[in-house]
Amino acid sequence: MSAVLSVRNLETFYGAIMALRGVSIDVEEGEIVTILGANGAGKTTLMKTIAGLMDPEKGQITFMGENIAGLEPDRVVRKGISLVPEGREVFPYLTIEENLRLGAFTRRGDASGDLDLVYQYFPILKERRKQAAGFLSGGQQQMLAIGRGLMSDPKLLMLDEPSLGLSPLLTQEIFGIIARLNADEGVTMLLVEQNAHIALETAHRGYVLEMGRIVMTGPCDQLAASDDIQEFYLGRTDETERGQKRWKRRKTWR
Ligand SMILES: Nc1ncnc2c1ncn2[C@@H]1O[C@H](COP(=O)(O)OP(=O)(O)OP(=O)(O)O)[C@@H](O)[C@H]1O
Repeated sequence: MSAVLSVRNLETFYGAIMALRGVSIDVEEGEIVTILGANGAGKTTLMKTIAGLMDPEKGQITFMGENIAGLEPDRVVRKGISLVPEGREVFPYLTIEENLRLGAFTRRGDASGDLDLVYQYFPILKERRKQAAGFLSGGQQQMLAIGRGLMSDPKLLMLDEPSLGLSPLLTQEIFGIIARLNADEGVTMLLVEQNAHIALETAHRGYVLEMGRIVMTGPCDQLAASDDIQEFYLGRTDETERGQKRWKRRKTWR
């Protein structure tokens, strides 16, 4: 395996607010890597910085051996990184197929092979391809957003909170498709997800981001077995004097 993406000491600011405080992560070819973290930890900022939507103040982003830090977003897409943003933004007045074709704007040749692949994984999109995207349910819009992300034939697909606002059943369905895209098509993914249960089940490795810093990393089975992860992210509630334990453990977290 080789590192497709290598982020080193990344610092990103919103004005005076330092959202990323020296973040380093790697994504190897064929992996699903997840970033866990509470609200405001900096997960979206990390993805936006990698995608070129925000400029880092410091640090390197190496993708397929090339430094891409600070490149314009369309250049980043052309290099092979596709971001499926939080909130599944689709163009409601365009048809499903038009939405999908927009995802292929960076492709030179014919994108029909990619369209077939998307329809193979999301048959409901094929069935409804002539309808306006605004009529799709929330789960179907998320499928469309992922499908559009695949249309540029990315070497790295970044997914920001795919389960947001979806029922547990739909979340299971979408994560099942994410896992199959990885296992069968070899799509490498960076996954930000608040639902730590499903993220740790689906991904191979993970990082825990807290207040702009990586505080923990490892294979997902190890992370899932850790007391800290169980308590903070998997909602284990069998602790007595929880508040105090939490505070003590925090002191030894790093
Ligand atoms: N537009 C903005 N202007 C100022 N500060 C911002 C802005 N967006 C995010 N921040 C701050 O940057 C930090 C990281 O935010 P970010 O959205 O990356 O976190 P997150 O981990 O993705 O959280 P969430 O799960 O809520 O999306 C937070 O402290 C947040 O308040």
